[in-house]
Amino acid sequence: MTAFVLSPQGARRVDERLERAGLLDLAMEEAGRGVADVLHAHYPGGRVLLLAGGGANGGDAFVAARHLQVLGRDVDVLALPSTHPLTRLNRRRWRSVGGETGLLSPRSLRRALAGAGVVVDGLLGTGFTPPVRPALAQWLAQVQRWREQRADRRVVAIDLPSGLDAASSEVTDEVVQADHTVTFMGWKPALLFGAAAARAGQVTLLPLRVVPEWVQEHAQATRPSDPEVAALLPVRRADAHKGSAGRVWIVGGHPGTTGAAAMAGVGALRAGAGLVTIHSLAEVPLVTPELMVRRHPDWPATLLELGRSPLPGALAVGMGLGPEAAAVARAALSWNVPTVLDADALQPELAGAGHDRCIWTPHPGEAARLLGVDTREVARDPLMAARALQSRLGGVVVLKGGPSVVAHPAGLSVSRGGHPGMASAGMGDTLSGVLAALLGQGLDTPGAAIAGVRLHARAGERAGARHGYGLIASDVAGELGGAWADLLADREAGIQACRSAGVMLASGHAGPPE
Ligand SMILES: NC(=O)C1=CN([C@@H]2O[C@H](COP(=O)(O)OP(=O)(O)OC[C@H]3O[C@@H](n4cnc5c(N)ncnc54)[C@H](O)[C@@H]3O)[C@@H](O)[C@H]2O)[C@@H](O)CC1
Repeated sequence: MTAFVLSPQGARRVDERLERAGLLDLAMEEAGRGVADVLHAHYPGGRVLLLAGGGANGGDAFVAARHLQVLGRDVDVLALPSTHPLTRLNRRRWRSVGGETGLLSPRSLRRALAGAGVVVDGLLGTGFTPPVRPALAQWLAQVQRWREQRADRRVVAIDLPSGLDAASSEVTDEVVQADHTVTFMGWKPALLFGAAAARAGQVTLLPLRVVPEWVQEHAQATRPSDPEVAALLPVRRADAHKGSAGRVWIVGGHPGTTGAAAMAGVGALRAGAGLVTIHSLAEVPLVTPELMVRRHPDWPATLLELGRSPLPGALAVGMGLGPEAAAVARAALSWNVPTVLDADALQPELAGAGHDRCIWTPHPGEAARLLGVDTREVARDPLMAARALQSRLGGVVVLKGGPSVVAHPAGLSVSRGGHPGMASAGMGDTLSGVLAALLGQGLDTPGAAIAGVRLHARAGERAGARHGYGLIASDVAGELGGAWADLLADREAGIQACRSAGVMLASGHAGPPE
């Protein structure tokens, strides 16, 4: 199923609606019980110490304590005073089943930690506003030291590790390092990006059965599952031929950087394009004989002329294109065919020159240049950066990263998967080829971006399993066919899931070009 990304503001809105409907108690019960079940399944041994803060995050901890006791676990609870009605109610319920609650203090914490095997961090959730107050910072540091002292000690965070700003990828020293985070309703942005995501450890998302449509309504982004992505991919008829599988041009390559164009070409071929031609300024290495190469020593003049010949189904522009990139990209955009813009073609002066069928593919550094901001600002909130870029550039934006964000006119989508070995040269060039290939096979712009990013990441996972951190872009290209087959195996399940949930990922596949 599609998972959703919920900003802290979105979570608050759902919270308010649940409260108005009298359903918050039910949601907290489900959340706390889910924490207990996940904890018990993953960490079956050791005494459990639950730390309950004053807000609803602490209320979840009291519910979890009750259910852990039912599961036969030895449980201690230390809590801060609370004025939150449901947290107080669940504290009373805990007491009514014989549970005791100590007041959280440096001394009580030291004593309880000495006997604990697992700590449940229910101190701060989405209601936290940075910075952490000094008293709390001191307790969080105590928990950190306890965890670091022995390898078998575990921290399970409720909703998100305490001290983490749910909206940001950045961390401060106070943020608890969790082994596992059980989050509710939707992914908080901090659980997806950068150093913040690394503090969460393994993440289990509990969607909660209480009114999922409110979560969808207030979501900041979607996170489609593999079957749903697979539903976007085209399926060929038995009589398919190279003309019906899409004709792609790769416009890139300058003396010294022709490899970039070659990798994009291979990416396009391996993502199913029927015919791929590289138009380059310099001689492109013959990486595979299936690629056609046309050299334009006097471009951009001959390239402009190219616009008068039969145009391809899609093109990718910019990979290793060099100083002429903006002029060439402008000419290519005037042809008005589905176009991927990458690398040297990602020039601020092209804002406003694009059209609806463009996919712009910046990495955070390029995104920062396009937006006129610091790279750190982009990295802190990739969702906001992708949204801002899409408003500025139009079409669809793929903000590359682990994970990548796709911003399209109807919303934001965050990709799944990938492999850390993909942090290597040429990976983006390969992706550009993949995206152009999918556009050439008739996918609409958002559909090509969402499916292409996942296909590329899946190929990266396959290549990573073989080559680890030593994987190179060509390995990923080599796994694209296998990745496609993996995704297609789930296609029917995805179509059914989209229909029954009424979820539109993107309008998807318009059918192969005739
Ligand atoms: N959104 C929903 O509908 C649901 C939310 N649930 C839980 O509710 C949580 C949010 O609850 P709340 O909004 O009550 O907020 P939290 O419980 O996350 O935090 C509020 C508490 O943190 C303290 N606090 C805030 N900033 C601080 C700082 N800088 N230093 C020290 N203390 C600080 C406040 O004084 C207050 O006691 C979620 O994270 C989740 O765990 C669950 O019960 C399931 C349903």
